[in-house]
Amino acid sequence: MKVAVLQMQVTLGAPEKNTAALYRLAAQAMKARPDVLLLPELWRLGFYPKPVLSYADADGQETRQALAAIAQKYQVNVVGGTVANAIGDKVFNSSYIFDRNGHMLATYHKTHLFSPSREHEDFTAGDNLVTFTLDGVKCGILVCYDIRFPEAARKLALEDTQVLFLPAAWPLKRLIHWQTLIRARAIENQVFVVACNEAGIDGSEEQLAGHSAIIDPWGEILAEAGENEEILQGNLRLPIQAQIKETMDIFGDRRPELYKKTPN
Ligand SMILES: NC(=O)CCC(=O)C(=O)O
Repeated sequence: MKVAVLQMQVTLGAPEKNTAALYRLAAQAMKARPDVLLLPELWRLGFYPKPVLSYADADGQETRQALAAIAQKYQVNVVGGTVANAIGDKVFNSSYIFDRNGHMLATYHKTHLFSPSREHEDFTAGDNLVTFTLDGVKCGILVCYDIRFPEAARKLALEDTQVLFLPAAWPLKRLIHWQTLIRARAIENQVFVVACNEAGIDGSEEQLAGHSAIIDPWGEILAEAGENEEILQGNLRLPIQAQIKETMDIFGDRRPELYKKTPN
């Protein structure tokens, strides 16, 4: 599975400009004929203009149209980052996933909202983790802050996912956390992690970290971006996952009975 990670420099509150940038980057990325395009978190708006409800895409309609058009035009699977998605008076931080024919396969609403930035006051959290299948490969998705919750990644791994996609808008000041957590989640769950961050300064005065990365289930970094806008390409050699699981049977050696709440 060849993946292309679109590490975009996003402009805060400028959906037309950001959508034009997406089309430009997708066209450029497709020259390497990837099987999957991955976009960052809130690529249409940045993280995020307020009041977010007035900027949000109603039912994600415009976003879904753009993503479906790209999937169809290039016959490529699209893991569409996330969008501020207005459903009634609620806003979800939602990811849409499309297959090569432009059919929507799944929707994921970010489940852990970033309380240090008060994201939970402006967005509504999703209540479900989601898996989907791209070209016969079972995949999972988490969004940015979700990666700090190992239980979420573990649940997806226990459902036999091979690839964990992670759109993000992660700041440079916590780069060390980003690099450590995405690598740890790959190693402990023996999955490929494909992580797409934003780059540059999006207008909210926050310097994004970039450093999108593609990591294999042994923790090897197959590709890592710098701090600026960039397209990162990588080839996931999926059969190595089974070899690694055979070498070190983490899932066979688990002791789930120990991980429950201890009775008083
Ligand atoms: N967009 C986010 O969820 C930010 C997460 C973050 O910065 C972190 O340190 O976690």
